[in-house]
Amino acid sequence: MTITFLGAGSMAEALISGVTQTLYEPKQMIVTNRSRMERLTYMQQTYGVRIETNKEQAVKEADIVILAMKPKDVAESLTPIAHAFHEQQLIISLLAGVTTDTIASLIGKQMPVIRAMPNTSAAIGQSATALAQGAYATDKHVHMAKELFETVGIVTIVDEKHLHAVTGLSGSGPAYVYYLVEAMEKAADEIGLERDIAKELILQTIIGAAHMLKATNKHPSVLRKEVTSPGGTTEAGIGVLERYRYQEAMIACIKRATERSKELGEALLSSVQ
Ligand SMILES: NC(=O)C1=CN([C@@H]2O[C@H](COP(=O)(O)OP(=O)(O)OC[C@H]3O[C@@H](n4cnc5c(N)ncnc54)[C@H](OP(=O)(O)O)[C@@H]3O)[C@@H](O)[C@H]2O)C=CC1
Ligand SMILES: O=C(O)[C@@H]1CCC=N1
Repeated sequence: MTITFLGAGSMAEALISGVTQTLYEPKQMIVTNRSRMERLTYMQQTYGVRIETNKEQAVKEADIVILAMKPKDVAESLTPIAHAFHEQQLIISLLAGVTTDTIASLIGKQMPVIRAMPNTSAAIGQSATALAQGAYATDKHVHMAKELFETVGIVTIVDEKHLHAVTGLSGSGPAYVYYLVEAMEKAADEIGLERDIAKELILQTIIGAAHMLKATNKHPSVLRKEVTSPGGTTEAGIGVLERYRYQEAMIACIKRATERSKELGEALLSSVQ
């Protein structure tokens, strides 16, 4: 089994880092990108993967081709090498917003395409990934993709129409948590805590809360109430979050990211028509 990555950015790296620690040998991976040779060298030195600057050759050798370029670059990437693909290969696309039909039509063949939306926590085997089956992909292809992504976290299968929502929620999701941590670190600074101590406390608070959600299966509002003593500190703090409409902001954030996923797909369609 040979897996070729077209694109060697942060998502490709997260996936390679996870997959090569589990299911596949680094030598089974071929990594190529647009032009940044130093990035390919880094990938080779860090993960032991094969690198290739001839994209046509990289595709010809593959059983699975993983599309890991930005949505705006996919047409420019696939069109010149479309002839190198054949229908026995499986394409797994990581691209936000881009449909499996668009990918098959860019290649001009009835290619089996699975659309995947992982997140960067794949790097440590903790991705939340959703998969959707394209028109020419069989259950066997879904199984292959599921097996691959299960090496880097949990996998759920959804209808392709839901992938925009998944992208806004869990594809982008880690960034929302990091943004919260950034704010907590700034606050810790302002209230006079030493940076290293604050960092450790914040990290364990996030880990502990995530584990509580999983282990107890209690609704988050119930867990929140358990922290909130009447007239206490949490109530005072949450009162400020409510005044800033924190939950509304979060809901609007996820809706906007979902909408952006749709826009990315539509922008590509109008540029290739
Ligand atoms: N980052 C994330 O958290 C997630 C990203 N995704 C999706 O993954 C994809 C990649 O995102 P990300 O890794 O963040 O992006 P990056 O910008 O980090 O990486 C993009 C990569 O694509 C390469 N590339 C550009 N043009 C071509 C081309 N014509 N042929 C081959 N490779 C090309 C770039 O090469 P070079 O450096 O040489 O220009 C670079 O290696 C996106 O489509 C995104 O929607 C999905 C889930 C989560
Ligand atoms: O920001 C993006 O467009 C990509 C898709 C999901 C996470 N990162």
